[in-house]
Amino acid sequence: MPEFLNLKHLDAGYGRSQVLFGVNMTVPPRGGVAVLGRNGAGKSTLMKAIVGELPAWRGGVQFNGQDIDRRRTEERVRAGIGYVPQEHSVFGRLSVRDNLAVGSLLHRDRSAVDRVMMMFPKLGQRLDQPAGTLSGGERKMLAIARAMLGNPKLLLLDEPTEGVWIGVIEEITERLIELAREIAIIIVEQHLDLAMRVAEQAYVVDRGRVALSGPSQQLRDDPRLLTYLAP
Ligand SMILES: Nc1ncnc2c1ncn2[C@@H]1O[C@H](COP(=O)(O)OP(=O)(O)OP(=O)(O)O)[C@@H](O)[C@H]1O
Repeated sequence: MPEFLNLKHLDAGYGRSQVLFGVNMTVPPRGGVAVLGRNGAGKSTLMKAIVGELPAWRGGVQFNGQDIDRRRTEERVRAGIGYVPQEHSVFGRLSVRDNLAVGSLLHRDRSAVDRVMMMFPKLGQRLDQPAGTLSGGERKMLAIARAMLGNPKLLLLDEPTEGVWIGVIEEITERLIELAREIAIIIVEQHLDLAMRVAEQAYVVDRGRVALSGPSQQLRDDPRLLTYLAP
């Protein structure tokens, strides 16, 4: 499959502290790509660099045939990149309905609201509930639903099952597997099995560098994998 997102020798960090070192990554137009690595390895930083919350210090970000590394986050979102951050991904005081309305106003696509309701019917039963009172799993569903309202062609998910009850993890995983048949997904995930179900390709990040990459099934059997994931 052709390259859809292409990171070339990407360096990024905070202030003077460099976190990502020469990251190369390619993502096809459909399917899942997992980003694995221990705490603090740089996975969230990588997501922020792709969506433009953090400027690249050096290197390039190409998306859908265009150089986007100098573009602002809003422009990258408009170009088709959806982002579900690890934290603070919904407005706690606003109802589920209003959280979704913010998304649909931004993107002016009402049919997309119906589509995300079909994706997560549980949200439809809680439209008037403040998002801050949802369970961890429901909040994650809402965050994914909001990102989907922009009709992204590439969805970045930073630990979509963190703190979520096992039964709901399964529901979210099923939806992500379905989604990955249509669009590209990059998933940062601590649950290895889940990541491997959603993603055919995986990248293992260690101290800001890509330490291993390849087909998920192959990486799963690689004895080096556990050394990079061990705390
Ligand atoms: N806003 C920030 N300012 C300064 N340093 C930061 C900031 N955010 C993250 N870092 C540092 O960057 C490094 C990588 O953090 P990052 O959040 O990307 O790791 P991660 O792999 O996503 O970890 P986790 O699995 O714990 O979420 C860490 O050393 C972290 O302390």
